[in-house]
This record gives sequence, structure tokens and C-alpha cells, in this order.
Amino acid sequence: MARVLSLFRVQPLLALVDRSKPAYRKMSMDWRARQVFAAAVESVQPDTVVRQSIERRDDSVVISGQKFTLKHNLHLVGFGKAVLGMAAEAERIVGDHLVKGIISVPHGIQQTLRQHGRDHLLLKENSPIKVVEGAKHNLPDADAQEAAEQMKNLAGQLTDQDLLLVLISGGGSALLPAPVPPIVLQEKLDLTRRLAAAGATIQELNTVRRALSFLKGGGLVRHARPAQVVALVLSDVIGDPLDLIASGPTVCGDSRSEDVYSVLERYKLLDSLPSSVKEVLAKPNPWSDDTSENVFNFVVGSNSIALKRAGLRARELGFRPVVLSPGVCGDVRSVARLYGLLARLACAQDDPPPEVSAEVLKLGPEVGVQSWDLHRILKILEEGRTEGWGATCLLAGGEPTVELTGKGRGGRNQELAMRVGLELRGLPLPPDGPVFLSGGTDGQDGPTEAAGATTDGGLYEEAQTQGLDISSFLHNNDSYTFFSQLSEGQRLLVPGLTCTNVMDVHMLLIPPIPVTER
Ligand SMILES: Nc1ncnc2c1ncn2[C@@H]1O[C@H](COP(=O)(O)OP(=O)(O)OP(=O)(O)O)[C@@H](O)[C@H]1O
Ligand SMILES: O=C(O)[C@H](O)CO
Repeated sequence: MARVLSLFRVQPLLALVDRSKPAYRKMSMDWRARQVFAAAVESVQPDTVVRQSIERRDDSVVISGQKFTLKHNLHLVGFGKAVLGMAAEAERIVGDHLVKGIISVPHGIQQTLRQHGRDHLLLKENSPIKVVEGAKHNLPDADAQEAAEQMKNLAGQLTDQDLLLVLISGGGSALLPAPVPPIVLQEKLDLTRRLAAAGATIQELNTVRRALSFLKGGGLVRHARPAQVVALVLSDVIGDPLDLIASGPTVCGDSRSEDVYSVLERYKLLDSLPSSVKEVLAKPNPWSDDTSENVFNFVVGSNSIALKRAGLRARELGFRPVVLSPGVCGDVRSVARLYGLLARLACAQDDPPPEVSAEVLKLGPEVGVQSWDLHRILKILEEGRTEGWGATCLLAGGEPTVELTGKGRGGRNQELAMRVGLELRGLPLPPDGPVFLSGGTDGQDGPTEAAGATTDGGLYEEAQTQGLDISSFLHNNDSYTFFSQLSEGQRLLVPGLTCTNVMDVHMLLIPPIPVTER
């Protein structure tokens, strides 16, 4: 909590500012953007999502209307970056029926949580849940493999009287490595690295991972049969695809070898596969028609949920919230262009030229925003402009990509913020906005200590006055250095450890636009 509160670090400065000046109003917009982001992150905290999804009723639990009876028959496994906090909350709610558990979580997480005073995300002393830390630097390793082996053994001992609670969050693939023999961990790691380096998406990566692991792609469920399996999933993939999040250990039957071959072919890796991988892929998949009977998968946290909560907070702060999409992806340049165009439409005093809307409709689908969402937003912005609906908070989420050409330090959120600042430059905008914020809900944007940054149309001039050449920072993918040097880092968003991850949150805070006579 202490670190999440540091999002509000701009707040004390407000007391020093003359509230009648535009500078105060701009600070206020920036402050409100940070507040909205904090609310989004808070709504998907690992303990919160579990608490909100499990209802305890005497000796049973109800999840999404589904009742499960507890008879001191509960076992628990989990893997992912947010799973420790999820397990801590599950233990508080159903710990009296818990027989045994094992979770695989990132290296060093317990110490970090203790250091940050976030003890409520730690398990009780003498907990029956064993914690294994592994996957240093987000890469599968021997510790994570050992944890996977122990989970396989635990699942294998269950009977039809048992209930297995599975906690899943992003980072789960690396924390549950279980290569199908004769593949060894290093070979699987090399293949995933080569795919990632060649630009494979998480969907492509996990399609391959599922085929090479005996716990992914429904493998955990098969080992747990005939027990009842209930999975709580904190999604970090666009569209919340259960078979792909952490490579779908509780989702059977979706793995097709043609899909695996086509990914490997696309990245020209078919010819250089190790013989062990070729051997495994050549065998017919005995589980291709398997079904996930006796399994319930529940998405308990997602980007959509975070955007919804962000919208509520935005309303409390005086904005009309409008959610564009939780599925924004594609190149940050195009994403920045889209937000620039939307800001232009929202702030236009007169009817904007039709080519602006046309470009929005063309660009949107390229960055994962559906046409109907674009039409909906265009209509809302048009109404706001003509009827004077006051301040608006446009919210979106997802995970855009950056084509890395330079050697600087940065992340996709900070780079997006820089590019949106440039898109807004020179537009006829009101003095106090729009303000744009982009932040990673995990609190870390690329290999930097910031989650993202806030920006507005004054970014370029501000940088110039301080002798910072924005285009050379951009060229070198050096967005973190840029924002650290600019105005003493005031525009950086540094929430620190957030203990969760539902991808990124983007927001455009648009001030009230006076209605002109038509
Ligand atoms: N200097 C940089 N400038 C811009 N983006 C960068 C830079 N360095 C790395 N990135 C981007 O950061 C991303 C990796 O960062 P991060 O660890 O936040 O990713 P992630 O996908 O959110 O990981 P996870 O959610 O699994 O923790 C990659 O998309 C990469 O292109
Ligand atoms: O673990 C993984 O595979 C990614 O975080 C996507 O869920």
C-alpha cells in the first residue's frame, strides 16, 4: 500500500500553487490522472480479486454462483507473479479446509513484500502452502521446474473427493516449466528465447509452450483427475484467453499441432529445432480431443475490470468516463497517433475536418480497437463537443509494442507518453489539457523503475527549454532517461511494486470544452 500511495506524490505540491493560475489546473489534471491510475491498480490487487470472487458460506464456497462443498479436502497450487497475494487471501478465506499447497512465485518476492510493508500479501507462519521462489529475470529455471514437479505430484495424489484450487497470473508460464521428455529445460528455454527475439507474440509463444510442456495446455487438469479443479485467473493477455494465460494449464483440448508448426515456420525455426523437440512434436497428441470436464475457470482480474474501476474514480473526480477498449496493441507510433487524433476531435471548437474521423476509423483496427468501438467513441466525442458535456476521461488498456532500434533505457508506456506529447504539440487545445497518462499496472515499464509517464501538448517546448532534444531520446528508445531529466522527473509515474499485472492503462483527460454557437 505504501508504494501505491506514492502515486500521489504530486499531491503535496498543490498546496504551494496559486489555484487561479493555469499551472495549478494542469497540475490538478496530472494529479487526477494519477489518482485514476491508482484506482485501476488497486482494483486488481491480488488479495482484492480473490476476496471479491470467493464467497464463504459455512462449509462451502461460492464462486460466480457456483457452489463448492469443503470437507477438509482442499488442495492449492499456483504460479505467477501475483500468486503469493492471491494465495494469502485464499488462505484467509478457506484456510481451515486447506490440506496442502504449493505455489511458484518470482525470486525474491517475499523479501521485497516484507521490505515494502506489504505483509498482508504473505502467507501465515506455519502455512500448509509451500512457497517456491524461482524464475529469476522472468526465465524458467531449476527452482521453478522443481516447483512444477511438486505440483504434478500433489495433483497426481488427488481423489474424486478432493478439490484443487489453482491460482494463475501472468508470468505463470516461466514459473511452471515442465518440459516433455526428452526435451530438457535449457532446450525449451532456448527455443522460447529465439521465438521472443524474432518478435513472436505472447499468443504465438504460448501456443508453442503448451505443446512442449506436460502441465501446460490442460496438463495440470489431467494430472489432477478425478478431483474437481477450480482455477482463479488474473489475466495479463488481451481478450483474457484462458488457454493462453500462463499457457493454459487448466484448459484442455485447444492445442493443435498445425498451429505449433505454423508458428515455428513463421519464425524460420523449423529446421534448427533440437531433435528432442522434433521427437515430441512428431508424436500424435493423445490429448487433442480432451475436454476440461470437472474444471471451472474464472477470470477474477483483468484489464477491463481495472478500466471499469478507473472510470468510477474518474467520475468521482469530475470526469465523464468513456472506455475505448481493453485490447489496444500494435506499434506505439500508431497508438500515439490514434490518441492524438481523438484529442483533436474532442477539443475541436468547430467541426473538425472529416479526414480526422476517417483516419481514426482506419487506424483503430490496426491497433486492436474494433470499428464499433471507434464509431461509439466518435459519436460520444461529437455529442460532447456540440452539447458541452464537460470534462471527459477516455480510458483504454492493452499492450502496445515498441520496435527497439536504440540502446537507451525506457519502456512502451514512457515511449507512448512521449509520442502522444508530440502528437498534441501545436494543436489548438485549451490551456489545461488534455493530459495523457500511460502506465503498466505491474509498476514496471520495460527494465525501468517507472511504470509510465504523464504528458500533454506542452511536452516539446518544456523539453526544449531544458535543452533536451526529444527526437534523439526517441530515436535511442531512451524514454526513461528523457523523463528522468525533464523537470526533475515530475512527469514520471513511479508507483513501485504493485504486486499485480493486467497489462497497461492509457487515459486521456479532456477538459471541458466551451460550446460554440453554430
Ligand atoms: N528502451 C526501451 N524503450 C521502449 N521499450 C522498451 C525498452 N526496453 C524494453 N522495452 C519494451 O519493454 C517490454 C518488456 O517490458 P516488461 O518487462 O514491462 O514487459 P511485459 O510484457 O509487461 O512483461 P511481463 O508482463 O511478463 O512482466 C518489451 O515490450 C520491450 O519491447
Ligand atoms: O505467463 C505467461 O505466459 C504470460 O505472462 C501470459 O500469461
